[in-house]
Amino acid sequence: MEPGAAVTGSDVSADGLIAELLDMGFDFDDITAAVGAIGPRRAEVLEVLLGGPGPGASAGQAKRGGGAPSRPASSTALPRPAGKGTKSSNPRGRLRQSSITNHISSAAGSRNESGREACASFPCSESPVDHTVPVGVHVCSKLGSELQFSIENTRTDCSYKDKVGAVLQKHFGFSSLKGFQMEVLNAWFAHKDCLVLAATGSGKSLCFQIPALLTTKIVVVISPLISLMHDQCLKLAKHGISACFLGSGQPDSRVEGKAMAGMYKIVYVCPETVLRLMEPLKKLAEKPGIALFAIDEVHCVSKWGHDFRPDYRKLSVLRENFNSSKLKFLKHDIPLMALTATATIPVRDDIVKSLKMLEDTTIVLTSFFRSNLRFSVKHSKTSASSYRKDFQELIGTYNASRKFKGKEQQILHEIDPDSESSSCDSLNDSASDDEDANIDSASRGAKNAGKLKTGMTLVKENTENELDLYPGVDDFDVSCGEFLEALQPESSVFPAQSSETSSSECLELGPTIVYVPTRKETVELANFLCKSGLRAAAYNAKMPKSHLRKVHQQFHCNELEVVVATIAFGMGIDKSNVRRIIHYGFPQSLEAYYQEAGRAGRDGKLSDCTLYCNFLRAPTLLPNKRSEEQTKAAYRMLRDCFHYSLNTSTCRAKILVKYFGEEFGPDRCDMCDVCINGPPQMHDFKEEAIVLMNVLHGRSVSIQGDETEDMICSNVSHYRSGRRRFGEAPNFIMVVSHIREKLPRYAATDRIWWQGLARILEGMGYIQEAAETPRVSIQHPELTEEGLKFLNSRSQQPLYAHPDAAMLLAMNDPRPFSESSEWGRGWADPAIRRQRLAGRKTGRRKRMRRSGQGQHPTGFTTAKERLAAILSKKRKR
Ligand SMILES: Nc1ncnc2c1ncn2[C@@H]1O[C@H](COP(=O)(O)OP(=O)(O)OP(=O)(O)O)[C@@H](O)[C@H]1O
Ligand SMILES: [Mg+2]
Repeated sequence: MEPGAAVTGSDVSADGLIAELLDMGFDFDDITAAVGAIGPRRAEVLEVLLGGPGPGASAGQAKRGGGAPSRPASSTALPRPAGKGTKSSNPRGRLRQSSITNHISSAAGSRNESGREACASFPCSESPVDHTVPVGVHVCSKLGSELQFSIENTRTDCSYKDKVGAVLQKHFGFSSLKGFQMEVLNAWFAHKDCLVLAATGSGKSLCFQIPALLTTKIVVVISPLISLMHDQCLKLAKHGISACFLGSGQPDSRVEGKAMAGMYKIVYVCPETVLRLMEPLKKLAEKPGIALFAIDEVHCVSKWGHDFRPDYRKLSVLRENFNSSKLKFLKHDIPLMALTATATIPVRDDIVKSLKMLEDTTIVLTSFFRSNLRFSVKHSKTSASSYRKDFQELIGTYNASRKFKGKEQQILHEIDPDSESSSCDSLNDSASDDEDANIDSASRGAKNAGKLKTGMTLVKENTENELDLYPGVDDFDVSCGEFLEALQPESSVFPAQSSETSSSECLELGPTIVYVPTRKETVELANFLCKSGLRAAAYNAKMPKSHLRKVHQQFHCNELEVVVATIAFGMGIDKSNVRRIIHYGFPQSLEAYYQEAGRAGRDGKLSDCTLYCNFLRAPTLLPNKRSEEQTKAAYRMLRDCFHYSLNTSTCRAKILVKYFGEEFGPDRCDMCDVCINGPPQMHDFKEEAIVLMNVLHGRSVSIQGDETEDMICSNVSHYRSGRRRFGEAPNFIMVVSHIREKLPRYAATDRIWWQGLARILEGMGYIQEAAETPRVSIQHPELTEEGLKFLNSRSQQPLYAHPDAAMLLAMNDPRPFSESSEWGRGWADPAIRRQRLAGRKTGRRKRMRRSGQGQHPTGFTTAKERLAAILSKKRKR
């Protein structure tokens, strides 16, 4: 059979058939025995190899009886087809379990040891169960913000339940489906489109994997990353389910033809490939049929989401083309199943609309609350100078565990002479060059990064203050998945926990992921941790693939204690025992934060999610390429993150789940830092609020509330309530300076504190941002109608509120920005500031005069003169 030819199911030559079946992973001896007994009839041979009846059965048994060669440890016995229960296990249909090295080498176009090109596909383990169940189930809810969900599960079809239970037990080893998984399956049985919103790690994949095992039809899964598809295919192979992925990462050109001929139960594709394969998919829909289209990580559809992929939007073609009015052979529209863990209400609406999902789409919404995640936020400069303080505890924990085990600390990454050099190798080099574990400046970090062995590209790109984008679909072969955990469990650096230490209060030892915003920081922090004795590695998109692969592999095998990564270390990480997720610096959105934090504790055990960030500096890092609309959305998302970090009074879990539109039942998690520490004492902010709002309104007041129009600052005198053109609104810095200047009692107050008050008033709806594109912190405040009403009411009521985290910092340390010098402290006083600024100007002029630099090289002294000269030159031209 020619490579690339589609498999049609007709008879083929014996050699071709043997080659094809070998590629599918069947044992050579079993194949030759079956082909010898039956002849080169593909369908029958396949049936025999898959455990069906026929002459091949005896052939296979005979062969085995004759002493089949022993199989590698990674081989997986084929499960028996349903309903064909025999006591002995299937003797013939052994799979060659794909090893990760096969897949990696195949990705690189290399050959495996047997000389055949490794095939990134995963053969089917059983004949599908033909099952068509009449269904009258209605698990429905309205779309959009009035989301409702009927938990009434009316299905009483025992055989259906039994079949699901049998498949679940047989392939996955689980005793029962989770409630939401059952709801999703019910919707699928009812031929309905379904939007599944369930927490990270809750088991969404099973919702589309089970249907593949209940029918003879194929499940097509659309996924955003090849590494994610790859990871899932490996897991399915492990569970004895045939799957493959298609697209640019697929090294074997024949797989696509086989997939379109229905040879794999589950076919993973990226959106681009779906668009290209519309015609073959229509044929597949006719025979053997498509059970459903699952669109995983469906938040990528929405522009309002945190990880927008334009090609996802084009997936509306699925609903437009695969319906019973377009394809006459269909009895029902092929159901769409869209799944995500992070979709706010606007994102959900956008998904349903963009994908043109049906009116009666079922929405299955589970709680986003993860009861085993302990959230906390800590103030930090998040620079190299604070590493020692912030990571002291983490370093102590890992080092203590090793001491306890009597192991010596070791340098971590052995250099593989054959592989591309990696940053970790170099990190170790740096570590041995310099025994001092302290890194206290960015320049030092850059210097260490400069020692990396990996050549200029890596050095330059990894030391830039650049953000990583979410990985593109071509991000192939870096993910290994949990599959590897099973391969090398003995290599774990984490001591086994005794049952006494695994109480809900005690955090077990397990791997940590530290997310940092920039590539440069991945290298710097990993370097620091390595030097402090931890098994740590850096991970960012610009590092060599071989290094990234190694990090994935070591992480999944529990050889690494800490991975310091950008967002590139992302979707598809389904590792059960991650105990800590640390964000060192602000994430780009709360959606991203929750998804990243959700990689902790997937085994249900207590895990920590800690955000270190600078309360005094609003986050500013935005992705490079963005439209105006995206800039606005990016600032809004950063602002939500900033407010989350500054919150001192509401349970963190509550804020997070509320962000996704969920009303949090218990009101508090009793685990996060806010629940544990309790809120700070409330303050009556009325006096300061009136001062601030009066200035915004264009008048100043004394503390008692008497208006003194003569105190009006000329800069803000024109300012009246109501929306106005950007530029007319006063700058917040100006407003605070004005207050400090005019009211001596506020002369030494900090702007950070006033910004906190502005956030409180904004939250109450009394002030708002006047600029078209609101930044993270309010910059051009203006009064709202509500604010004006409050101001005019001259109410005697106090205005109590909890100070936020930045205000508390400013109150506890009255000079958070001005360092410790007297000189710095003096800047808070407007009189001293004016004096100093005046001194600066005259000093500069004097110096220029003395050195004869009074004139610009062009001969003009002022910028205005220079500009006039340039304009006249242009005019002459
Ligand atoms: N019914 C079940 N009983 C027990 N464990 C389950 C069940 N369903 C799924 N799981 C397990 O839950 C884990 C997470 O599953 P999965 O990867 O599907 O999560 P997910 O919801 O897709 O997460 P993410 O949003 O991060 O992609 C897997 O290890 C899976 O084996
Ligand atoms: Mg998933």
